[in-house]
Amino acid sequence: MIGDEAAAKAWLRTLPACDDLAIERLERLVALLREENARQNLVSEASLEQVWQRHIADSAQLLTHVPRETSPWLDLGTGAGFPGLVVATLLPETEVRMIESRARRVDWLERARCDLGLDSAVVIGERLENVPAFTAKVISARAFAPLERLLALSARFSTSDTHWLLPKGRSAVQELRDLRKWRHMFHVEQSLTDPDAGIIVGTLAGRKGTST
Ligand SMILES: C[S@@+](CC[C@H](N)C(=O)[O-])C[C@H]1O[C@@H](n2cnc3c(N)ncnc32)[C@H](O)[C@@H]1O
Repeated sequence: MIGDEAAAKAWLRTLPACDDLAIERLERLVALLREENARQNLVSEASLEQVWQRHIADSAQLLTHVPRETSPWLDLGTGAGFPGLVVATLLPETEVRMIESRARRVDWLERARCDLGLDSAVVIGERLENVPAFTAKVISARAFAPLERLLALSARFSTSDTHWLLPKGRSAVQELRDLRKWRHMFHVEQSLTDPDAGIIVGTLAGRKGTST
């Protein structure tokens, strides 16, 4: 279990994708987030005390559940940048498409993306409901919506080859238990950053794509 800031940084170094440039960019992301959080409420002040554990490693752990091919990676409701900006930093060749509807957060995400030089990443400033469908290789969403609604809103971006990674905190097991459709396609993985949290992982096997 990643229990503190030092452990989070040490663990990040064990990821194949985490080279010196990635660490430099993550340090910069943390600095930018601290500055921006003074202007708008992106994350709680308390969580900033443990930003490497609570946000950076918490996002980066999703990479331990992805297939080899990750592009395009769709992150729903990226908000403060998690996990989208962390994924884009660690996988700079992957086209990470971050969907966010609130204008000030869209502006923050775009400024951070440019500052960090994440040229393959894209910020889509729209409500998810208004984004034309495309087929994503990976779909992630942290603290975006209850599972049933999340799947209803975003299944059109998925085929049977799409990997879903849904950090759900303490409600993971219960949300999956309550899911009526597709329940057997998913399972819960233990979070590495919180002993009480889970990540819902799976694919919608048998589902055909809607468009490219
Ligand atoms: C609770 S925040 C989580 C942000 C980030 N994923 C994180 O874990 O720090 C949820 C975000 O989803 C965005 N959001 C909610 N509904 C949305 C929708 N229908 N389309 C796009 N973004 C939406 C909100 O504006 C907000 O920034």
